[in-house]
Amino acid sequence: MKLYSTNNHDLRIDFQTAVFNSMPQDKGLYMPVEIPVLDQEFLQHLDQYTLPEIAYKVASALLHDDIPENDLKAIIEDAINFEAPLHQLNEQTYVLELFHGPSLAFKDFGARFMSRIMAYFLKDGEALLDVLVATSGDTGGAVALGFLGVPNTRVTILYPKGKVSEIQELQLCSNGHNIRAIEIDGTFDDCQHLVKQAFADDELNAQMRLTSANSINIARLIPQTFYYFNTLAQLFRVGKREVVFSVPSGNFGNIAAGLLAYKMGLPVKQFIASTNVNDTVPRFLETGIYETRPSVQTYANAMDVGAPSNWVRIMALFNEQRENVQKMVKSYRYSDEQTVEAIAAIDQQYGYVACPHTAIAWLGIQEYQQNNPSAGDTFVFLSTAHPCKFPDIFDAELAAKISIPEQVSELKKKEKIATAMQADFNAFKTFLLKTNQD
Ligand SMILES: Cc1ncc(COP(=O)(O)O)c(C=O)c1O
Ligand SMILES: N[C@@H](CCOP(=O)(O)O)C(=O)O
Repeated sequence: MKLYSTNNHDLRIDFQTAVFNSMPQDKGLYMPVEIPVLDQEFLQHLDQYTLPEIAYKVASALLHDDIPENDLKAIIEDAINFEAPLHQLNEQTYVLELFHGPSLAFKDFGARFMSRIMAYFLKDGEALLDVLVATSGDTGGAVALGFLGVPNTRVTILYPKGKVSEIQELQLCSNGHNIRAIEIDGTFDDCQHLVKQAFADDELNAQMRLTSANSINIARLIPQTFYYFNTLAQLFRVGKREVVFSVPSGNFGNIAAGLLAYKMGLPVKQFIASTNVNDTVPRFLETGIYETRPSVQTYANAMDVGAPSNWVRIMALFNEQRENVQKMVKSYRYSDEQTVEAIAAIDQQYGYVACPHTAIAWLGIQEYQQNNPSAGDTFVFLSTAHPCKFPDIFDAELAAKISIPEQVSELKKKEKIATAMQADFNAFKTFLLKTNQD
């Protein structure tokens, strides 16, 4: 696969280079020069394939020139070794549970695939790979588990102090070995900005081999297409075909993957980008003015993003035309109050406990249905994290209904280890250089 930069359409680099560079020097994002459309026979008969089979078919359409067939199959089988089940709530509505991986969030798809791709490309004797990650809650935990013990790698996770849940924090801060965490006195956007500054810094790049495990890295996006195709496979088996997805969105990596899948032939009717009050994208789609704002803290903390990284990719997929995006993507925003009401409503109507991010995706479906009544549609909202990761959001009655997975009980016995830091690039750079010499 050849990739260009969203800031330089003439650039051509290969997949391995894009994975290790993560971001072009011109500060755009890498995108495939050609997006392959999967064959109709496969797309019409998705129901005949398992998740790993679908994942291989999709990945190989993109990466057949970069990774031999058997190696790619092995990477996928090792990385995607958990389910992405659909849970039916009523005749037309399903929740897609993406939290059955080790970190209990959808990030496991991207992080596990990416860590294995990097390990595959790393050669013996190469310089240590320094993986930088900014997290608003879930990416960090998934990346930590994805890279834990991977030889020749060191992961540095930046997270905003006091703005992630206790379980998310322990997932980031209790790993040791090749994983370390920095607690930034600031917001997620500060963390993301520090990481992007590091990639643009000549001195750091001269002394360290830096890469990103955030969704700016194209290797994070590809595996997130798999579950969209797999959802269609599950729905085809029960005779459903007109599908609307609602995606709880923050950095817009998840929905960017869905839209990449759409360009590859995913038979889907509509996407909904559901956000919290960090509403840069819904405002843009309404007004045409793209204005980032400092992120605001909400109950759906992993979506507290004021400057969504992947929006440029979505614009690139639709030839930079807002009108084209608007046809395929509706976008709505919700307050904390609406989120809490939605969690209660989902429980009352269906006996299902949703995390705040998931509840926002459900709200997007309700609004879309009101605006676009249509009898034949099937609605799928993505559940991006296990509700147990956000215990402070639920009242005692709801909390009692959440089953706590084994790994969470184990996590609570562990100790938090993190370096405290101001949101200051010089402090971050000094830390990286100093610890590089230790
Ligand atoms: C639980 C959860 N839901 C939704 C999101 C938003 O996803 P994206 O940043 O890909 O839009 C995140 C963070 O990425 C998350 O952790
Ligand atoms: N919501 C994310 C923020 C980082 O997003 P990424 O998908 O761009 O890595 C999180 O949970 O950390």
